[in-house]
Amino acid sequence: MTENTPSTHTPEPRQVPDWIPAFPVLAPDSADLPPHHDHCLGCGPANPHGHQLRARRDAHGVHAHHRFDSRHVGAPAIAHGGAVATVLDELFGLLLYTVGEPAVTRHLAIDYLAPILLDTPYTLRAHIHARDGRKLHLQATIENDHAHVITTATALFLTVDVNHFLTHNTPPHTDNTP
Ligand SMILES: CCCCCCCC(=O)SCCNC(=O)CCNC(=O)[C@H](O)C(C)(C)COP(=O)(O)OP(=O)(O)OC[C@H]1O[C@@H](n2cnc3c(N)ncnc32)[C@H](O)[C@@H]1OP(=O)(O)O
Repeated sequence: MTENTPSTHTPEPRQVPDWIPAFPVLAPDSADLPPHHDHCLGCGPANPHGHQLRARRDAHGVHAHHRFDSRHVGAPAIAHGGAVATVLDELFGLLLYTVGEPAVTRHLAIDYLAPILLDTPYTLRAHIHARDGRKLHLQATIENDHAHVITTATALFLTVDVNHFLTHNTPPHTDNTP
């Protein structure tokens, strides 16, 4: 078939990926939150390149304890700002378990107040600042072990229905070979 020959192939109807039904579950208080799916860059336990973030629901929103490691190095001994952004975006994504509706990042803003060091424990917290229809205004912090806030983040997430994932995505890529 040449490039200009119309395809006679009828695409299979899009199936709802297995991971979608798990997502809108409203997590109970104090619950450890499940990963979005096994290979999610932020929280998937089966992604060797990922952050494997684990978060728990609390009275204000969610929190997590996390260490960046040598995979996330930017300047020597310091976590790359993009890696920090990934983890904060993920924490917001896990905060959605307190909303019970899927949503996606439309805007993410981060203030890096001090370097985040590798192999050092940090506490991350996120909460919903306000909701206006589909617009979720979210806030997060990263604290060091002296409870000093060294990073702050705000995000706008917009709720979407399942068609967002069917329209824009095939099921999650699970081949982690470099
Ligand atoms: C399953 C979850 C996994 C979570 C993983 C972690 C989170 C992620 O990384 S998600 C992946 C990254 N994000 C994406 O891929 C999203 C890409 N963007 C999109 O698909 C679309 O822009 C989408 C769906 C977010 C919104 O599209 P659409 O519905 O057309 O929005 P749009 O009409 O432009 O805006 C909606 C409203 O938000 C407002 N708005 C948009 N941007 C902004 C902004 N930066 N500030 C303030 N308001 C804004 C608009 O003015 C509009 O307001 P109103 O309804 O009052 O008129």
